[in-house]
This record gives sequence, structure tokens and C-alpha cells, in this order.
Amino acid sequence: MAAQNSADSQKEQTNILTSTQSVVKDALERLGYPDEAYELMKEPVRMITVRIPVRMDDGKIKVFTGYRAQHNDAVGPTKGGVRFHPNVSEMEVRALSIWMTLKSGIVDLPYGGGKGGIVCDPREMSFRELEALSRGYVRALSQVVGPTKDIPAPDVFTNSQIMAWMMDEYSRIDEFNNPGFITGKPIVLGGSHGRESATAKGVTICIEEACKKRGIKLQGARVIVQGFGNAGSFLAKFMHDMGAKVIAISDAEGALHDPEGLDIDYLLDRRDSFGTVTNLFEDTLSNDEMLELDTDILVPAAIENQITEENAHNIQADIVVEAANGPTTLKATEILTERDILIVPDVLASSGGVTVSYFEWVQNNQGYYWKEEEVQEKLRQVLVKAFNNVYTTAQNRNIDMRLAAYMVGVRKMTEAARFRGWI
Ligand SMILES: NC(=O)C1=CN([C@@H]2O[C@H](COP(=O)(O)OP(=O)(O)OC[C@H]3O[C@@H](n4cnc5c(N)ncnc54)[C@H](O)[C@@H]3O)[C@@H](O)[C@H]2O)C=CC1
Ligand SMILES: O=C(O)CCC(=O)C(=O)O
Repeated sequence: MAAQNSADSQKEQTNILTSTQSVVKDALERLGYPDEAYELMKEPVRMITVRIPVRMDDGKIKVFTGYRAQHNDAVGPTKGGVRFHPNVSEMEVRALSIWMTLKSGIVDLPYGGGKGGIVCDPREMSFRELEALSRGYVRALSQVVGPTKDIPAPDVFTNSQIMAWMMDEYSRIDEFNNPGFITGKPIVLGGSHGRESATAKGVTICIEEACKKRGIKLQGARVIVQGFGNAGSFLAKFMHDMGAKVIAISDAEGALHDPEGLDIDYLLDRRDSFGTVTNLFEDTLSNDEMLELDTDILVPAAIENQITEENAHNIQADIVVEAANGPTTLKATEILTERDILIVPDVLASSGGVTVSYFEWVQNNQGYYWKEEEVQEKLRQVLVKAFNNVYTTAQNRNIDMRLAAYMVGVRKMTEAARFRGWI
């Protein structure tokens, strides 16, 4: 029975939906909003499940399950990525859509949160099968998505090619070339300069700001990055180029460690399109071992629930900056905060991606395209302001940065819903 209770408590704290809801509730109460605000905020207003038949290369039909959650459109259209992963679930997509609302609130975008996913393993699918799946997903959702309704983007195991197929499918259905339907597209199809590296750039800006607060010099600082895909690999490169020492990186297969600093350019050159590189080496660590190495800065940039009650006491970083969505459980957040480790939460640290997605959508709407420097300058302004807003809220209220970020993030949607007369 005791073992069952402990298993239940472990299950509860790694349930990203219930833990997100509990922080949202706390944030709304501290801001003095009535219970109705939480009732509205705790779940997406629309949750769609689709079944997508795809003829596979062996001639057989396989039916995939996909989801799209539209959390709240009080502020504007919903917005957020689509992930292709075997572990995608309805619960995960619901939680991720709430996080998107929070991100848009923190960086002050005219969006609510959305998120989608398909249960599949793209690493085992051919290019043709992936194209058919991407197009099928858009056909199944075409009534409820669109540039003024819900705007998808890349996330785990999706990329600019998949965005291009989805944009093309939507444009065919709409009988109109519609680049503003989706962001993270190739530049030649209306993508924005800087979108591909935007998530990592936003994380870098948060690291710079956090280092200033903690008196850490980035030059020579030791950095560990979990995940070597879009977010993790660009981040490792930025850290390396800024003179930090990237002492470990990982992917789904394992981790590489060199206390003197890894050769990031070499690893970038060798990684595959799914962000895997450690399989080329023999002397690897596990992800769990890597997370506990001594370092100044730790950046989880892969998947959820990586820092938990189990390993939080062993984390040796001074700063944890969450590039991934949901890498740290609430119990682990509590433990790290008690240990005076500064956590820059996902909804702030990873908001660079959606910020440049917004820039892409604005450029598509006006049909006028910005230079890379303009994108980078605007992104920096937004992220520095957001970081300091959340940091000051945390300091003034004597709370951790996750709760402070939720307080900053929920306010815009809640105010918009109030003015509309929804609550
Ligand atoms: N791509 C984007 O614009 C944004 C991504 N994020 C978040 O960043 C995280 C990473 O996303 P991307 O870099 O886009 O994905 P990606 O698909 O480009 O890369 C994922 C990386 O994580 C690794 N990985 C997968 N399963 C793992 C496991 N069990 N243990 C360790 N590593 C594992 C993969 O090997 C790969 O290196 C996700 O949480 C995503 O939601 C957040 C904001 C925007
Ligand atoms: O770029 C976007 O619209 C969304 C990115 C995303 O899915 C995320 O921030 O988790």
C-alpha cells in the first residue's frame, strides 16, 4: 500500500497537465482573479482528435492519431507547434497549449495558446510517408486552423520541410497561397530570418541575463545541454561561440562529456536530422548521469520530466535554464529553489521561438520581409524585457521564477476574457 501511495505521488508530480493547472490556480489566486478565471484557464476551449490514414511504402494503410488543442482565443488566434513523437498524448498536448498561452502573455504577443501532435515515430518513416502524414493532418484540421484562427509551427521532430508541406496543403484547400497559416517555413516560402535559431537565441539571452543576476561570467563558464536538436544544437553553438565551455551534450541515445569542452562544430557536422550524434561514439554517458555532472549552467533542451524529485538533490548547476517544455517537475523546482539554484522556466526561456514566429506571421501579413539584424534586435528587446519583468516579479513577491512567470503570463488572457464578458 505504501509503495502504491509513493507510486501515485510520483505519477501525480510527473503529470504535466495537473501540475501546470496547480501553478495556474496559484498564479490567478495571487493576482486576485475569481474562481471562474481558473475554470476557464484550466483546459483548452477546444480539443480536437483526428485519425489520419496514410498509405505506407509497403502498400498497407496505417491510421495515425493526431491532436490539436486550442487553449484560449480571447487575445487573438491560437498559436503553437506540432510535434511528431511516439509519446504524444492528449494530456501532453493540452498542457503544452496552456504553456503557449503563458508564453504569449509573457512576451506580449496577440495570441492565445495552441499545440498539436501526432503519435508516430518519424525516425522510422520515409520522406514520402512523412509528407502524406503532414498533409493528412492539415486536411483533417483545415476547418479549425488558419492564419486568423490557429497557426501551427515546428516542435519536437518537425521542421521547416514539414511546415512547407502543411502550408502547401492548406493553400490548396484554401485555393489561395497562404503563408501566414504556419510559421517556421523555409525562407523561400515566406519564412523569417532567424526563426530556425530563435528558440536557442531566446535561451541565450535568458542565460546572459541570469548570469548577470548571479554574477557569473559567461566567458569560460561550463555549460551542459540536454538534447541536440533544433533548440539544443543551436544553443550549444551559441554558447561555444560566446566563449563558454560546453562540457556535455546529449540526445535520445546518450551523452558525451569532456571537461575541457566538446568540439561543437564537429558534432554539429555529424549529427543527423533528428538531432542524434552520440551513436557515433563509444565512450558515452547516460542522460541521467550527464544531468548530475558539475557545471555552472544546465540547459534541458529535449523532453519533459527530466529533473524530478529523484535527481534534483544531485543537480550541481548554479543556473538551470529550461529550453525544453516541462523538463522540471514542481517538486524538483521546489528542491532546486531551496538549494538556491536559479531556474529560468520554460514559458519564459523558450519563448524566443514563438516570438520570431510572430515576426514571421507579421511579415507574411504585410508582405514585406525584414533583415536578419532587425529580427535579432527585436527579439533581444522582447526577451530582455520579459526576463526582467519575471525576475522582478519573483524578487518582489519572494516566489520562484516559475510562479512569477505564470503570474505575468496569465494576466493578459484573463484580462481579455474579462473585457469580453466571458468571466
Ligand atoms: N523548436 C522550437 O521552436 C521550440 C522547441 N521547444 C522545446 O524544446 C525541446 C526540444 O525541441 P526541438 O529542439 O525543437 O526538438 P528536435 O526534435 O529538434 O530535437 C529533440 C532532441 O531531443 C533529443 N531527445 C529526444 N528524446 C530524448 C530523451 N528521451 N532523452 C534525451 N534526449 C532526447 C533528440 O535526440 C534530439 O536531440 C522540446 O521540449 C520543445 O517543445 C520550445 C520552444 C520552441
Ligand atoms: O513558434 C511557435 O509558434 C510555437 C513554438 C512552440 O511550439 C513552443 O514554444 O513550444
